[in-house]
Amino acid sequence: MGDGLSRHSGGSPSDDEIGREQEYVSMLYQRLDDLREQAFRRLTEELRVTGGTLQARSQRDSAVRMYSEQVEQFSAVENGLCFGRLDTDEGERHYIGRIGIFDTDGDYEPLLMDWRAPAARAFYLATAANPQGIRRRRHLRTRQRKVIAVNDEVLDLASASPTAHEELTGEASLLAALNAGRTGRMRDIVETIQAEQDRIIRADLPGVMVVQGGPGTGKTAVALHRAAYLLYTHRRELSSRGVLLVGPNATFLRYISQVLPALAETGVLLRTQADLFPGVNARRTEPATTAAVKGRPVMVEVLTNAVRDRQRVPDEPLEIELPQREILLLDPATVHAARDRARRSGRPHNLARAVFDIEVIHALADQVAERIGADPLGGENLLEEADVAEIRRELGEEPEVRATLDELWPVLTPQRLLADLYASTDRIATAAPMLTADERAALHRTPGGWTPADVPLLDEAAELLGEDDRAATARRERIRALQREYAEGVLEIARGSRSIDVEDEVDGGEILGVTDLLDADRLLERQEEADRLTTAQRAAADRSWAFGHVIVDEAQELSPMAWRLLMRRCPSRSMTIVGDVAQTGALAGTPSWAHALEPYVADRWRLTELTVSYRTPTEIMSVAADVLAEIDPALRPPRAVRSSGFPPVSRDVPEPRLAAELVEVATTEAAGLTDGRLGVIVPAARVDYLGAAVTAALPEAAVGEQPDLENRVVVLTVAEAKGLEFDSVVVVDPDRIVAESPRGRSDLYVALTRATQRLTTLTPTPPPPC
Ligand SMILES: Nc1ncnc2c1ncn2[C@@H]1O[C@H](COP(=O)(O)OP(=O)(O)OP(=O)(O)O)[C@@H](O)[C@H]1O
Repeated sequence: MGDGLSRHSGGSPSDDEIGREQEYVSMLYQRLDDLREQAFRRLTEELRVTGGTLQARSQRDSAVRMYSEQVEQFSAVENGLCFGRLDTDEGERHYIGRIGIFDTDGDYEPLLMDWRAPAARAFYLATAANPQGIRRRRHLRTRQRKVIAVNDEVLDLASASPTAHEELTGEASLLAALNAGRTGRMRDIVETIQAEQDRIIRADLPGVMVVQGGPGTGKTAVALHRAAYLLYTHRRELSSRGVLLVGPNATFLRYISQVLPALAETGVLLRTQADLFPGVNARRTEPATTAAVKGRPVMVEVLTNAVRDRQRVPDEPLEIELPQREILLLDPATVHAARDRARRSGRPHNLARAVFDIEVIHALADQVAERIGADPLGGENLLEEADVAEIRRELGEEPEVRATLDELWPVLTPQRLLADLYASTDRIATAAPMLTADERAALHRTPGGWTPADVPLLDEAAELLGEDDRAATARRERIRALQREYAEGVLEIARGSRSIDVEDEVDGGEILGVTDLLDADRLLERQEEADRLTTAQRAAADRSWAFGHVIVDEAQELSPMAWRLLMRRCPSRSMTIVGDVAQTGALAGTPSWAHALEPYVADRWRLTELTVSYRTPTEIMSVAADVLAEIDPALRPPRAVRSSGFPPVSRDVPEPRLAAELVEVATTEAAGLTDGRLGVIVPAARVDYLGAAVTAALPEAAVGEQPDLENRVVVLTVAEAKGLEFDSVVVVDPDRIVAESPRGRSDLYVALTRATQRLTTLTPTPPPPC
């Protein structure tokens, strides 16, 4: 605080001034159209050409990828292309926008500077106390292609007039963004990034950085802009290794899904924990207590035991009948020795099977050799070493022998191992003697789908088992499916190009679109020949992919087992970890960052903090602060940046009237929204009942798994509301929310801090029995 920043609105710049800016902005849009058209043209030309050498095809494939990405990017930055201008002390002007545009006709001067370029940084950091050579910062507000307002800040200490929010940059534009109605989709903040956020966004790539901040401090926004910044600044490195962003649930990923494309970045892989094991779609649900058991580090030992349990030694000798009715005997001591040998090899289970096979087959071949090569005169065995080797080879191909080996040391997929473990109380008892009877009972279940907490266990199992041929085949199939999706995407972009008539120029009048000449299968074939995939495609299909950078949002929710998985995905330990330990809801979640990170990086991680809440107004923050103090009196809430002017309302309602009262409140709140959204947050146990009441009265309300946030009214649980926000929020039955989980107070804190404007709390009296 206290930079003494002067905020001249510059008076309000005249209409002439807006007119001059309009001219410039229109020129930029014209350039954008030219660039897009050029990329369309090149894309369609590349797609039409067939044949040629392998190298030519491969080059063409790269070109197709490049031009289709360009077309997408130029379309994505349409809104708010240019949003700022810096006037320097030397009298230069720099326009700042979503991408860089250069004067290719002239001397390649930048017409628009990418917000991530070093020279654009002053737009976010310059203050009157430290103007960084900037005389004036101008915010341009546009609607579609029209300039609708201009806000100036003159960075001049002499005329400084301290305000309540001296630390804010571009206050007018910031407050306009914060007070705008929500749409159910997160917007980017590129026009109004604040200084404390900018420092995190542009922090160095290497190392583990934790971003701790209370609700609404912009952690998610910062994480996404950091991804865009890192891809811009370290393009070469990160475009080959990829960036992974992990969020808490599918609804949240949809909520944030438009931010990176609007920043012209499409290469970041967005995933929930449930999607991090390729080929598994973990949508099954289970009690929070079961997920908590599965998240504990002791599960490594449980899985190790479960694998060892599948490496069997029979109690009695086994008979193996060969085709000529010859019977071989495999005694327990031989199997025991083979198992020891295989275990000592240090290889994962599936790869150690080869060692086991060799040992057993050697012993069986010795038996055969003993019989057929015995010297009737009692001398040495008559068979040569080559004969014995041939016997081993034949035995190795005998179905009966293979069946016995499969039984004693089966090749397993992670799914098989885990499904068999969960399905059998005996297997659980053997693998998990260190768990309590209740914990073991929690693991027991019938097969049929996977839960998010299973995903880190599948990944751990995959490490213990090693990859066999089946896993590699499954990966190839996943890659093919993704390639096909990509091929269709490219053709979709090309279809859009039909309005630009490049086709008839090439064909002398015959109007044939690219998509008439090439279908997704043929494009896919071409791609496969060249074996080219986007980084994100390859990474999505490959469990063992090592990302160049990993960003985790709502990271406080991750269990120790989930951290193990993520650390495997990021051996370079270049990570941005974003969260708030006061909001931890998962029982196996993170009580402290040191606790989560020390096993992997000791104390080599850095903590940064965000201290200002942009979402939650002062009125609501003071209600939430009371709950925060109950969680831990040492915790401080973030400072709210603005007041909404709406004091929160708290009502006691007789339990039998709760649903009716909720409907009334929701109807009134929804009617009061012009273009915003209403969130109704309810205890998990009452979501069906209360959700049905609200949807009966307000049919546009969304409720249920993955509700559509673009609906005007959404009814959801706290777990589903994580990371989201609404203009108005109704929190129903806060006591029950607290009672539903040992982390219930944190859940209530999350619920209370989802509103940008208005908060109503409905408390049933007497409370319903839990
Ligand atoms: N500099 C900014 N300019 C404009 N809006 C901002 C800025 N910083 C944050 N916001 C807005 O504030 C709201 C809260 O941001 P965000 O969701 O990133 O916070 P968070 O810290 O992740 O919250 P939570 O912990 O509750 O999930 C969003 O609407 C975001 O767009």
